[in-house]
Amino acid sequence: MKVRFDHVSVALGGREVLRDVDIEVRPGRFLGLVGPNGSGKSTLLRTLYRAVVPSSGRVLLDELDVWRGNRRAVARTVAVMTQDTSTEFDLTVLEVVLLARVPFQRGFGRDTEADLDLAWTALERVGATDIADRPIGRLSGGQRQRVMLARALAADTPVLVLDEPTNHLDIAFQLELMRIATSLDRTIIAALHDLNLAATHCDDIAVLDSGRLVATGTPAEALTPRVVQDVFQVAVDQLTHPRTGHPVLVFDHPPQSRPEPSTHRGEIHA
Ligand SMILES: Nc1ncnc2c1ncn2[C@@H]1O[C@H](COP(=O)(O)OP(=O)(O)OP(=O)(O)O)[C@@H](O)[C@H]1O
Repeated sequence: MKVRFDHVSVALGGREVLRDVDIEVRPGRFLGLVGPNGSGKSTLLRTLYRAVVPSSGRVLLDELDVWRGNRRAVARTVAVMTQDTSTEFDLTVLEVVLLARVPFQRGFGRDTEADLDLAWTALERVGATDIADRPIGRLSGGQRQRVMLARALAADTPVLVLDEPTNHLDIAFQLELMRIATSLDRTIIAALHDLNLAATHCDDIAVLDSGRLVATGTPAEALTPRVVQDVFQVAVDQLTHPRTGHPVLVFDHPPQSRPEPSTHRGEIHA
């Protein structure tokens, strides 16, 4: 399914936080949305899952206008992984994952065998079957993130939204999450802070800066040292990965604020 942000602007608290953002994500592609804190990544994602209404422009899922179609149709099309589990504090992990099936049930429908299959398959995929009976409020941050991924997978929708999905995750599961994401035959949009993780796993990148789209394209086209330097205000060197040959970005303080190198390198003082 194609996702289109068609000249989207958003005003919040009387301030324009997104201005004329125009992005098309082709079916089955994995788009990484990057940009500094406060640049508008989460807000753009929220326009897609009907949490923030654009002040102008449209958000389209193929031909379905997200803000003109009904809420249920959107919920059946877009699954979201966010950090927010505050409303489900007392539910067990399995119950939280099964919430993904609600938009597909009639009235106060019960979970079907198919719903349970999807939930268990998703828990298995993220390595969380052993915690299925635990209350979500008593998990570590990383365990909770796995459950939120499982919930998004159990929705089995053609479009997946991941808002900072690797927060709290150890490096092994960060890579595993990206491997799961790239193996799915779905259109995926993820807000990511780790530029190298985004560059090695995403098909396309969109760079936001102060609510404006400033670069798009393949990782090599969008994440040039020049763009990263301008947008994030850091010094950047581009190296070549010794094994894969992929470009790797290495960051440093901007030249004017770079600290003096330590003269005690390698020493540990007890
Ligand atoms: N409910 C709100 N009311 C007013 N302003 C808001 C609201 N939510 C977000 N903003 C502002 O909108 C801007 C974009 O915020 P957003 O959360 O989309 O950025 P982000 O790129 O996801 O940031 P981060 O990387 O820090 O998560 C910020 O300036 C933020 O302060």
